[in-house]
Amino acid sequence: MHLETIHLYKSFAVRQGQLSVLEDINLHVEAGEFVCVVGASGSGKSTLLRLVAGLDTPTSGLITVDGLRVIGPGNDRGMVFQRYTLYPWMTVAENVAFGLKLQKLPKSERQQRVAYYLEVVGLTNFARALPRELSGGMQQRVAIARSLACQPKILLMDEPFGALDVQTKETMQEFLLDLWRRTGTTILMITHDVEEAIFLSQRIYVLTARPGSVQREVFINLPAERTYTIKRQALFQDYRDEIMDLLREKSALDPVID
Ligand SMILES: Nc1ncnc2c1ncn2[C@@H]1O[C@H](COP(=O)(O)OP(=O)(O)OP(=O)(O)O)[C@@H](O)[C@H]1O
Repeated sequence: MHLETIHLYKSFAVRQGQLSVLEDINLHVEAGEFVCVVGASGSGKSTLLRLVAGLDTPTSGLITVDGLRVIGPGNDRGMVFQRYTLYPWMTVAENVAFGLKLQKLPKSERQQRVAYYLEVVGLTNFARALPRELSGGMQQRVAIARSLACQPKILLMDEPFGALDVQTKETMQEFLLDLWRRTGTTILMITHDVEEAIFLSQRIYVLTARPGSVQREVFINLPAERTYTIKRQALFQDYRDEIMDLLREKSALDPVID
């Protein structure tokens, strides 16, 4: 698996003309990596992920997965959004099976995969529950299982824990890190939460304020086995200060005018 964006630009037509949102984004994600993109609000993070997902098209530039140009959504890329996107009238198991049905997988294989991925996210006992019977964190675990069940080459996550309370968020971060280690899934995640990015990833792309461009690539040299206590370590704090300073510096220089 090799994902790459090459000289990626995106602008939107607005009343006043063209709004440039992303400028010359060059990034890559390799098999098994956990990479985060952080940036201030409005720096174009969601736009970037939507382009990679194929939900929108770049103004110019190129996105490739294993050398093939992205021209739309595909099973090679799974997406997890901030808001719960489960179908409320379907059980947990039916939600996880949804994409597999679309792929026309035989029933026996569907059942096997649903059972396996519910186990992976620790929700086997909730297979028959409806989404409204689950907490926010559990619903996000179902959404993750639903994406993983399609066995994408890469999981794209758009602020997946942004709507959760602080405690649930911490639990989910530990859960996701553990899942990543156990399954070897490749993950590209966007977040505005700098600590979350450092805690989870191996590499971070820091965007400038709008129009977003890559300001710096930060390699996170923390042990792969991380628990929450790592946040108290000096190295963690150094990364946090470095990235926070970058974000502050740029937003002071380039105020976002709406
Ligand atoms: N379809 C669209 N038409 C016009 N402008 C858009 C469109 N989509 C996004 N934008 C603008 O692009 C800019 C970047 O939006 P985007 O949602 O990608 O930022 P973000 O970094 O994800 O922000 P946040 O962290 O607040 O979610 C914003 O100014 C937004 O108003």
